[in-house]
Amino acid sequence: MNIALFGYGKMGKMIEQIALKRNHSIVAKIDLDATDIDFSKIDVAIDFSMPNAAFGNIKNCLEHNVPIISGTTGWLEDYQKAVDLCNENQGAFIYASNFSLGVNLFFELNSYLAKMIGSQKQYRVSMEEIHHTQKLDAPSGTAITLAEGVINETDYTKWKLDNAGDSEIPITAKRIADTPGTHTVSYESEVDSIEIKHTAHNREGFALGAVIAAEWIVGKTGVFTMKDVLNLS
Ligand SMILES: NC(=O)C1=CN([C@@H]2O[C@H](COP(=O)(O)OP(=O)(O)OC[C@H]3O[C@@H](n4cnc5c(N)ncnc54)[C@H](OP(=O)(O)O)[C@@H]3O)[C@@H](O)[C@H]2O)C=CC1
Ligand SMILES: O=C(O)C1=N[C@H](C(=O)O)C[C@H](O)C1
Repeated sequence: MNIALFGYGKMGKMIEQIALKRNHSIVAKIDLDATDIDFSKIDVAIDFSMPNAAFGNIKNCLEHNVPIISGTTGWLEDYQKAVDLCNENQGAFIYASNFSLGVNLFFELNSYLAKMIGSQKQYRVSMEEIHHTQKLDAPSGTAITLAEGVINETDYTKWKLDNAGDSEIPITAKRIADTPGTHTVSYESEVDSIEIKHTAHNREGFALGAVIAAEWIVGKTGVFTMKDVLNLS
């Protein structure tokens, strides 16, 4: 497969290594708002760029009939526009806040736990995410997906960074050098605590998931999620 990388930073470089090992070719590495891209050579694009660049990259690919996988976080105010563009152009698009298999299993576990605890009002939920110091957005996209998972199963209505009201899920974002991504969901009652935690040891899981999603989407039409790719529930 001929892959174009939108964003050639920490993730773009890791995706390149994994894609080459899986016998794909990298036909473009795009780090800025490029205007001279030859879309005719690209089978699929993978965007791990920046919050202010992701939507433009997705739009550009969809308008040139190139399927696009985006892992960039912090741009979701434009997500619905991307969905509409994909449908108008009969294109193919996946956004995931986290492409690793482990985190996608963790999302399922989080929803299951929230569903069980939903009726047990003695527990208060909170979340913590820890990432490296270069991260631009907070809370992480993964923490937002986890919070949405809890909101879907309980009476919580919103998430909030730090201090939250009664119906809000408090998320603490910490930045510590060289931390690829750690997420903890905690439930506290007067008598006990329940915690689930996912720790990424490096970026390989994210990158492999993105390449698997790219392999999966070629030839398909529509807006998909990692649940579709991994055949989860
Ligand atoms: N969904 C997931 O599984 C994961 C998501 N992420 C997310 O992916 C994104 C990238 O992460 P990471 O690789 O660590 O970040 P980096 O900062 O290392 O890389 C981002 C790259 O994007 C480039 N860039 C800037 N503007 C544009 C543009 N208009 N078009 C294309 N590229 C551009 C930057 O170039 P320059 O430096 O020259 O500005 C840089 O090389 C983040 O939003 C992060 O949260 C990260 C890991 C996993
Ligand atoms: O910026 C990162 O590094 C990561 N970003 C994603 C997020 O915001 O959830 C995924 C992963 O945790 C690494």
